[in-house]
Amino acid sequence: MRDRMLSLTVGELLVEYPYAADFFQTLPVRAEPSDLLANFFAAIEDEVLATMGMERRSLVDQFITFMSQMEQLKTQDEKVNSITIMGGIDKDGNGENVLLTINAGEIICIVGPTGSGKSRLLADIEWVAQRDTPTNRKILVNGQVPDTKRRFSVEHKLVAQLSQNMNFIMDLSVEEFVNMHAESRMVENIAEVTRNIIAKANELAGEGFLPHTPVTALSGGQSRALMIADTAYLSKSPIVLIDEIENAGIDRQKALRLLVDKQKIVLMATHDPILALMGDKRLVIKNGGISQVIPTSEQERSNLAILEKMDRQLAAIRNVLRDGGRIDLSPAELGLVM
Ligand SMILES: Nc1ncnc2c1ncn2[C@@H]1O[C@H](COP(=O)(O)OP(=O)(O)OP(=O)(O)O)[C@@H](O)[C@H]1O
Repeated sequence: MRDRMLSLTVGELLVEYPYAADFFQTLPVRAEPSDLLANFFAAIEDEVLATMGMERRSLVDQFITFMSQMEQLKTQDEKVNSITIMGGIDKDGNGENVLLTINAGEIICIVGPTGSGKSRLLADIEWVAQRDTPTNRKILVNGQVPDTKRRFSVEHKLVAQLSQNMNFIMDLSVEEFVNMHAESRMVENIAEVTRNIIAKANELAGEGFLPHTPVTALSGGQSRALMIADTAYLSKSPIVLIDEIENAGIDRQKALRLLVDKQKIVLMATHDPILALMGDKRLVIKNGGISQVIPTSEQERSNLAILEKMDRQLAAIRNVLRDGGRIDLSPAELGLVM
């Protein structure tokens, strides 16, 4: 951003970013529209800088910070209320006949056999496909094609991907890691946000961890929980794509609720029946195309409660076996639902 800004003229800058005028108004020197920004800053006399109590370098830094904060505010204003998937073609070229709008705060699950195209659909959304991927799908944001700046901006990503695992390469404590992340997101109340994220991650993770636990010492479930809490609180991306939350001992229902509470659009590809039924709707993918859009029914939701009970029983048995125990009891004695 810095190099690009400094290579513009003041006139070009003001056309593209009209709010930059506010910055120039605070300076005791006049900027001419034809001045190249780099030259304008270089030409400010030392005495003028002295009266401002500032070094040249930090004046330029202040300018860049001002611009990036304004850009960030601007993008936040353009809230994403919905995305729309306009159908393309399946692997045989047959039309999908789908027009689906997903609103903020909704969870959509993506189900289908291995290799059917679930990850491809997530990738189309991440790319905000415009009939330029193998599926020929088109994705709209708030009912419109997003402008190129929004589509390809790295700083203001529309989409956060929760990938399968989080590989920590630095040996920081959990608190240092979250703090660093909060700082880079320019949040104001860093200490409070950090405390919240760690508390939430602890709620989601089966076994707790402390702020001073090194991130490299977290278990799979704990690091997953930390990543979800971090995405919920710190990611400005309004759309969260999840390629399977593995059953690594985290409270998946709470995790999804946390993301949805933050008014994010959540799309999750999964092979897990419990996760598949947690969504408001599920998309069934067959041969590369969306073949059905099924809203989760009341009956399915009440069946979900039973599936969750079964899941807890299975988890209990898993723990018994893990601890070297035996389960040679009758199903009734084990308290199993039959
Ligand atoms: N409509 C389509 N047209 C052409 N190729 C497609 C289409 N949909 C998916 N594919 C391709 O099919 C392959 C398998 O798709 P993908 O990896 O998305 O499957 P998946 O359902 O996520 O599988 P898994 O459950 O194993 O993760 C990929 O190479 C993908 O690009």
